[in-house]
Amino acid sequence: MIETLDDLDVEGTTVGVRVDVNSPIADDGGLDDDARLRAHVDTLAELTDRGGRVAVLAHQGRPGGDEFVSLEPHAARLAELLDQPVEYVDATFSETARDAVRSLDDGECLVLENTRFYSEEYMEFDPDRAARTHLVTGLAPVLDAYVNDAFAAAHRSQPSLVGFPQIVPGYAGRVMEAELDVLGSIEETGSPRVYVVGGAKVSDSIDVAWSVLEKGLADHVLTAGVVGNVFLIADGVDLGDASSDFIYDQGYWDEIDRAADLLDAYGDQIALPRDVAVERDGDRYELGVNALPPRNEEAAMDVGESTLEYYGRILADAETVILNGPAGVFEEDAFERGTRELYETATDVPTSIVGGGDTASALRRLGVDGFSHVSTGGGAALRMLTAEPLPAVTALEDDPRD
Ligand SMILES: Nc1ncnc2c1ncn2[C@@H]1O[C@H](COP(=O)(O)OP(=O)(O)OP(=O)(O)O)[C@@H](O)[C@H]1O
Ligand SMILES: O=C(O)[C@H](O)COP(=O)(O)O
Repeated sequence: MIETLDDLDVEGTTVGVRVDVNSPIADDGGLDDDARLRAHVDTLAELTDRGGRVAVLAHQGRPGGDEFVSLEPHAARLAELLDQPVEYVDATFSETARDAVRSLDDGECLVLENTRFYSEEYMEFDPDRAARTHLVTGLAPVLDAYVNDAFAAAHRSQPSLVGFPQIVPGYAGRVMEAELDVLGSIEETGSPRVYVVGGAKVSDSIDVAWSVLEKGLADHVLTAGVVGNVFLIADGVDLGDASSDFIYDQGYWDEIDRAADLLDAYGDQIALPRDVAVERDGDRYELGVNALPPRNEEAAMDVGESTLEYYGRILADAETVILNGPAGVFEEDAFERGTRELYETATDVPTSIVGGGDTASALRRLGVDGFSHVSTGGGAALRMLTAEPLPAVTALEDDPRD
């Protein structure tokens, strides 16, 4: 049983709050999107309003990547969103960090430095071992409680996510609570239940499709995006050189065999695109699957109108739809239609759940809204949607003090 903020006596308590504010970073080093910060405002404001002393912990980017930057801009934006000063501390678990945390007054909030600036934080440990890392042993002595609100990172068993609850009383924050509430009860949503797998993370999508079909969670799986293209090739369709080369270059060639195996096992429940859109003479041009392959240089960039009608008919009978990944290259005007229309149709299904941070920001850009739930998580949401446990959630459940 996970304890929540309802179970925490907050006033005067020093709380380490793990959030996921991992955000796109603009060329000038600032934040390009603050959606993930906004998501955590309720949790942080509740803790400060109730007199907590709040030390925020978070990661940003991956070591070596362009977005592996300091949390200074995040602290500045949080100050605006919370409408109170939020100090940025250039340390995470050293004496400097401990001093800053000790000096907090009731209702004050600070942001510690990017947890992944420390090498152990980018490793996966079991909770017991994670509790013995420098980050956790360094910071835990100044914390009275640990709140995990970082649902979007809950599929990682990294120290700041699984180590603290071993030695400091652990609680779920409001984002974590809401996500677990919706995504943890997928089996209880109405059927027919339809999963839409699009986008470009082909192996992850095939894993999800296998899992939900095997467990009987999905009545139908609709494929789109690069995932749909891989399934078309697996079904014997000649998509032409451009799409085939793209799939090969992305390292997804082996996935074609896995897609074929999945079609052998569950072909009746898997829907494939009936047409694709390519670029011809500078415009969008749709080709039925029977008219393929396209010309040499033409790649399948979106699903076409007959696919949208076909998928629309399946969605019209659905009680629940779970979607991840765009239907096409939505970044280009000519190829945003599939994503816009498919996701718009999905908002009419009684329960509509979108998993995936990037997908969610694409939808915001396209102006599509009205879903029952838009998850803050990408990989974490996908893992939950297959009814698999998340290490950071398990760490909160298995409180060693019980
Ligand atoms: N037919 C296609 N050909 C090439 N790229 C495609 C096609 N369809 C979609 N894409 C690309 O897929 C990318 C997004 O795929 P991805 O699987 O990463 O989705 P996502 O929304 O980022 O997922 P998540 O939020 O789970 O990280 C987009 O940049 C889009 O241009
Ligand atoms: O953006 C995400 O999916 C989470 O913040 C986790 O980030 P990671 O994939 O780098 O662990």
